[in-house]
Amino acid sequence: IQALQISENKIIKTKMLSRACFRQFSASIRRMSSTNIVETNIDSGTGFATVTLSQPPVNSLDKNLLTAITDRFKKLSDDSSVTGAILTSKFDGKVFSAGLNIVDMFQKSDDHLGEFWGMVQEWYLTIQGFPKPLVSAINGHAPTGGCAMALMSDYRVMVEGKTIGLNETLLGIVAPFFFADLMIAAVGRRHAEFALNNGYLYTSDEALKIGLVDEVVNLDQVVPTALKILTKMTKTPQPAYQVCKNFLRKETMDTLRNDRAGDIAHFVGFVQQPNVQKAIGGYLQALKQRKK
Ligand SMILES: CCCC/C=C/CC(=O)SCCNC(=O)CCNC(=O)[C@H](O)C(C)(C)COP(=O)(O)OP(=O)(O)OC[C@H]1O[C@@H](n2cnc3c(N)ncnc32)[C@H](O)[C@@H]1OP(=O)(O)O
Repeated sequence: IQALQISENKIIKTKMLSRACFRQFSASIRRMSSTNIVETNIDSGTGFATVTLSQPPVNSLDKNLLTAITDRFKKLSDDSSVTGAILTSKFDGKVFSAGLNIVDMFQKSDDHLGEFWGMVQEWYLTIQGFPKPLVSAINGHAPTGGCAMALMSDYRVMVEGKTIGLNETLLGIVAPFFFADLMIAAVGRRHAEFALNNGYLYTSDEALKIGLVDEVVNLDQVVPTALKILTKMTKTPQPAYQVCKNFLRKETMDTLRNDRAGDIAHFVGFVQQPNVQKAIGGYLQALKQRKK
């Protein structure tokens, strides 16, 4: 009887232990209720959130993805258990983000364009205003809006052999002032003028040389390197980090905040010009043809 009692106690203890272990394990990585186009995992040990853009095929920023990213970053800002974040893409080795969805700018009504641009503004204001350290793990190409999104983070780790840049002029469109200011802040006015006027798309190594990205590494090192730097960055005490980041970024954000309607009107007026529509249509066609 005694032996039976001992083994029964052992079984109960083992069950309790394994339940505790399971609780501990599942608590260390928390999956936020994510949309499937923006997956988010939070490590409860470090408080680091990994936000993975997962909209096939190339994370082009349409209304759905813009809204999902914006909502996610607003939640992460408000979540006091989150200390910092990494932004990356599910399509590693291929594309970080193909930038704004071109289809949303082609043959659309003024209302559609206005709503789309309002979402672009909100996405920019939210990520650029994210109060905690944010590191981009750029694991694929990052043209146009993809580059802008990476520039909104506080540190950029990029995979070797891909491209990045604000190359809008090559499409016959012009990056908004708040994208241009992101580039100026990272690489200085001279490089930014050259990059934007000529729609220059930098290789990873070229981007490193001008300071557009901070590190270039092998694909399998992109996220670990980003995590390493995030660990260092989160050592800066809060609210010092957020106060400093905010005052350095405030001017351009305020310019936009103070005239969002004017900025939307400017975008709609520009994009609806027949020659701009023709250029966007031609570019879309060329993108499709590339495959053939
Ligand atoms: C005042 C006006 C301000 C406007 C500001 C605009 C800022 C922007 O962000 S404009 C966005 C411009 N984006 C680009 O120029 C990027 C275009 N895409 C690419 O260069 C490539 O797709 C890539 C290098 C990112 C990836 O190449 P990959 O070979 O892997 O994929 P693809 O076969 O080219 O593309 C797959 C699929 O996706 C479609 N697509 C690609 N990019 C976009 C996009 N930005 N918007 C909408 N759709 C896009 C592409 O056409 C293919 O579609 P199909 O499979 O249907 O052929």
